[in-house]
Amino acid sequence: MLDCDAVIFDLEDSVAPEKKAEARDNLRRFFTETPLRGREAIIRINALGSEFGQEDLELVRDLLPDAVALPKVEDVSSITGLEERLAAASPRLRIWAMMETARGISSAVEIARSANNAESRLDCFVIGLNDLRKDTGVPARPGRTYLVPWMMQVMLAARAYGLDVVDSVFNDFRDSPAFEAECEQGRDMGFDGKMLIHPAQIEAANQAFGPASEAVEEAQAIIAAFARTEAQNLNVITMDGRMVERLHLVQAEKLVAQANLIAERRIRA
Ligand SMILES: CC(C)(COP(=O)(O)OP(=O)(O)OC[C@H]1O[C@@H](n2cnc3c(N)ncnc32)[C@H](O)[C@@H]1OP(=O)(O)O)[C@@H](O)C(=O)NCCC(=O)NCCSC(=O)C[C@H](O)C(=O)O
Ligand SMILES: [Mg+2]
Repeated sequence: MLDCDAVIFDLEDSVAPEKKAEARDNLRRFFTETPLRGREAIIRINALGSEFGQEDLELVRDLLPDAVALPKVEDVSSITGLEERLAAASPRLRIWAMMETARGISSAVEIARSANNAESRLDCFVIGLNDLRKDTGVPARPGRTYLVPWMMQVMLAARAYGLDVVDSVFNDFRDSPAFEAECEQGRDMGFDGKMLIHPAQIEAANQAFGPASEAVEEAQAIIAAFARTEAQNLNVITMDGRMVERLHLVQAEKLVAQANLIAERRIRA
């Protein structure tokens, strides 16, 4: 099985209109026959207002993936509208919002804030640069110079309200050096991961976004240092000549938890 953390099953833009019904049938069969072994399953549906939205939603209600990805989210009402239609579904079913239009990105803070509501299913933002470039006319260029400010706007909104945030796909899947550079950039911008379109992209993405073994070792050392009796009532300690605060302990615990999750998934292959 592919070494990825999640699998997004697309019913939207990668499926031609005349193939939508067949795609739903394939998905129904896949969900009954194929265990994903620790990978999250996400179904990307068509817009609820489109001619395909209702049937996609029925499929989601039947298959109960980990999350439903809603494309081209532009305002809070599209999230709350989806939540209303999922009211009877298990609360474990989450929503991933694709942020990929000028209006959506302009409203990122408001949309993210809706996750504050205890009933909210919103969990994650995913950037969609293909649609954003189409919507704004900003061309694809190495470095994504003029797109970065909008991406950071989405990043900050996500972090302000505790959402995960995933970087956009990279289309030129044979250009490994450019893909690696974009993964590094996405990681340095604070993204949690990257949406991929081809198996050839998995390893480089894991390399960039997965916890490096040295970082995990350092995190474990921080956890061990704060666990010592003499550190129990300290907010700041010294480690190898460096100041380490309790906020670093929180980061270290998160990193180790992430590494454990990936290791468990790999054991299940
Ligand atoms: C990008 C592709 C069109 C390339 O197709 P192709 O050249 O035919 O791929 P390969 O023949 O090299 O495939 C090699 C093997 O890998 C498997 N494969 C290919 N893609 C995937 C995939 N996404 N997930 C799992 N496995 C995949 C093939 O079956 C081959 O396997 P095998 O036969 O065993 O060798 C094509 O890869 C593709 O269609 N990718 C998915 C595109 C997609 O997901 N689009 C939707 C997301 S894009 C998006 O969200 C944009 C966003 O909305 C935005 O606005 O930016
Ligand atoms: Mg898109």
